[in-house]
Amino acid sequence: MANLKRYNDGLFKLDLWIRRLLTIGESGALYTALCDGVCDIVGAGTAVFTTIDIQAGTLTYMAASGGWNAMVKGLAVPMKSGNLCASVVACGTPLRIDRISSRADSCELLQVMDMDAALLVPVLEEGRVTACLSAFRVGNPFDQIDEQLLQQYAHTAAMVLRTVHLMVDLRRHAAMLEEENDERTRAEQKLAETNVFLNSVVDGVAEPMVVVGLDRRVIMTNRAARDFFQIAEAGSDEACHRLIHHRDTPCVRDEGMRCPLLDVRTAKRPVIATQEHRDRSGDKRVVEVMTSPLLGSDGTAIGIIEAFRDITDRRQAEETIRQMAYYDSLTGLPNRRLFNDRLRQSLALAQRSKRLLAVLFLDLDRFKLINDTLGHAVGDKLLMQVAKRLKGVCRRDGDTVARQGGDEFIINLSVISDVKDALKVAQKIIDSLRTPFVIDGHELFITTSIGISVFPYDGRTSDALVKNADFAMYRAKEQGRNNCQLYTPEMNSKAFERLSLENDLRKGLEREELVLYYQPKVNVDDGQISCMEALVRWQHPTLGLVPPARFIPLAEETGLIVPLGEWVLRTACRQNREWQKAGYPPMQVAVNISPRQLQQGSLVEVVERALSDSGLAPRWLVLEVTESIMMDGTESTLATFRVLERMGIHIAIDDFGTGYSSLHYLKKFPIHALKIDRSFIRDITTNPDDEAITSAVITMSKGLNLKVVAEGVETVEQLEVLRALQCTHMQGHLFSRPAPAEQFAPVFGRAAGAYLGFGTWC
Ligand SMILES: Nc1nc2c(ncn2[C@@H]2O[C@H](COP(=O)(O)O[C@H]3[C@@H](O)[C@H](n4cnc5c(=O)[nH]c(N)nc54)O[C@@H]3COP(=O)(O)O)[C@@H](O)[C@H]2O)c(=O)[nH]1
Repeated sequence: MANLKRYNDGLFKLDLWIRRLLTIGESGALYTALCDGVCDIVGAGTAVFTTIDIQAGTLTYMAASGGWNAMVKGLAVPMKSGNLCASVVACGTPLRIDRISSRADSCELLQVMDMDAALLVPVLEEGRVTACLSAFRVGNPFDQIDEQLLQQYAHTAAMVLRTVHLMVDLRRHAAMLEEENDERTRAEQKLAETNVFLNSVVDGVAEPMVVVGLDRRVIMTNRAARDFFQIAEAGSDEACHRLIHHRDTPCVRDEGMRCPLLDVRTAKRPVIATQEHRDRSGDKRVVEVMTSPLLGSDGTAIGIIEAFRDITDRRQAEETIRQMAYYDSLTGLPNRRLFNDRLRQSLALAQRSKRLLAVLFLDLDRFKLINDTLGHAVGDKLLMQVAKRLKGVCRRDGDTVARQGGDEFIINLSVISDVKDALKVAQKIIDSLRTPFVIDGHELFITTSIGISVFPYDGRTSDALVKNADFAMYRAKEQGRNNCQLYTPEMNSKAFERLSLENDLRKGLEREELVLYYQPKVNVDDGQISCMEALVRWQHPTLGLVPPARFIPLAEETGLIVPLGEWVLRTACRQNREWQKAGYPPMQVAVNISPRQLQQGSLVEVVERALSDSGLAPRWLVLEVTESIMMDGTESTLATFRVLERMGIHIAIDDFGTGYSSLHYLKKFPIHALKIDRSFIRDITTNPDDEAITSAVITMSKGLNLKVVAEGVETVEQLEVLRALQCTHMQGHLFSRPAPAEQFAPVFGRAAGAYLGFGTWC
């Protein structure tokens, strides 16, 4: 009965301990409680829980009850044969020892514990011994009931341990999962932030950007791209040919719209292409696409990045510039530059293929009359219509109809079989102009004179062919206009050159090809520029800068000197006024007047107009005339001079000494200054006669109260001789060569009234 009661009590305690164990969630505390339970259930003095690692051959003391715990916990010992636990492991059954001291296999620990009896039961997991529960006490040995109770406890505790271990594992797992989850959430958050950042960067790019995968799907677009291509979402996953190019099939290489994907895959580097797209309003836009490979982390291409730039405006600007550079703005025809380019190409071709080529030079007859009477607007419209008719006649591929300028057209018939072909075309042109033009209600009749040169007979270069066609055109004019002439070598004579120069000068005046150079007259006493002489130059389109000696005599002969002289007067007065307005020290401007201008009878009005239009006071203008004007001059010349003098204008005699040098005229005419001709100055240092004449002129001028200017002073020695002769005003290369107006501005600014050195003016 007593045993039964002990057994029941033991079971009751066992139940309590198991419940308690179940509340402990941590292994260390669990093992200690497990040992404490052993002591309580079987009335042991101490208990030890040992785990067994069969493979490593070790025993580890996991816990002990009471004060022993601190000593044994964590102690690992080799599982020697004969060790008590080892015996339990070996047989898998409980081991009861009544007198520990009698056992040879009791370990040091048991000896230290100084216990008498021991009871060891295996703890089984899935039939294997994984641990050992040992109870020890002093005195009474353990009996069968103790063994049963401890076995029961070990069995139940094993389940508790498994459960607790599971729970611990689960908790650890859960904690790990939670940690992983947190980490993932953090990574996702970071990714999302990075994405937002990248998207805002990419969206901030003003130019459209599209990322396309190798399968042609659009992976990403920026805001500009969505806006430009009217795409709803950032990464729509739609094929790029649909989304970007609005077509059902992929773009292929041989079409105008090359596929950048293919290009980049082939080239394996960025590729630039030009495409055409339509914008929101349906307008065609020219777009430059820079496509770069998109590489994966392993460096292989996974797609492409396309950056689009709308270059429509740039293209338009380029086209406008091209148009302006190569086309005539009025008629839309190629201009001279483009014509020359094309002619050179045609010539190369004609040379290679040994064929003939013709250049037709056309000048409209009496076009100026229409312009002058009906106005430029009508003249312009007429030129446009003439251009249209010319194009209608010369329709062959390779032929070029160009506007040379003014009322001149030039045609390149790139391939002809016979000279007669060129004559036929010229005749067709003449015929095409027969029908009158109706412009702004006016019925206009116009004819043309055509000159023809043929390669290789009349020239082998474009310049020669154009020049000779031009000569032939003059012959056509001479022949009564409205006809065509083939070039002949005789045309290239002086007479023709003169004729063509005259025509060129006439056009040059209209086209504003004339320019004014200025040469200072210096007062060597105070170093000031007292006057700037205006000297005309002609910027000829092919001959370059033509000096006046080559065209002034011609201009005088033909009467062109009248409009030319007026232009010089007006320009020189305006320039002097501009210098004055700019604050430079005031000085006179001298203009050469030719006899023809005086004979014209309108010089006074022309001068008045030039002065009033420019705002220049008359005293700042000097008119230089040659002695011959006074010799040949009539009373009307004298009257003109008097009026000019009364207006306050100064008159100087140019090239003095080369004519009669008559004192009588000097007294009669209202003259202010004499310019000693440079032929006397040239040898003044070596030729006593020149020095004597110069000296006489200077003395005479002073007697007549005239200012005297020495021309053509080139050396310091000449200057010194002239200075010794009391000549104070000089002009010549020593001070400055004639130069454009703008070159003097810095000199005026610097000198500001004080002339310091020679030859440093420009
Ligand atoms: N009716 C008009 N005649 C004009 C006009 N412009 C110029 N001309 C006359 O043409 C002739 C040649 O002029 P240009 O070639 O300009 O020569 C001038 C000077 O360059 C030259 N000169 C000046 N200093 C020197 C020098 O030290 N040495 C040197 N060898 N030559 C020099 O002299 C010319 C100026 O001459 P001038 O008029 O006699 O002062 C010439 O006769 C011009 O008059 C125009 O608009 N209308």
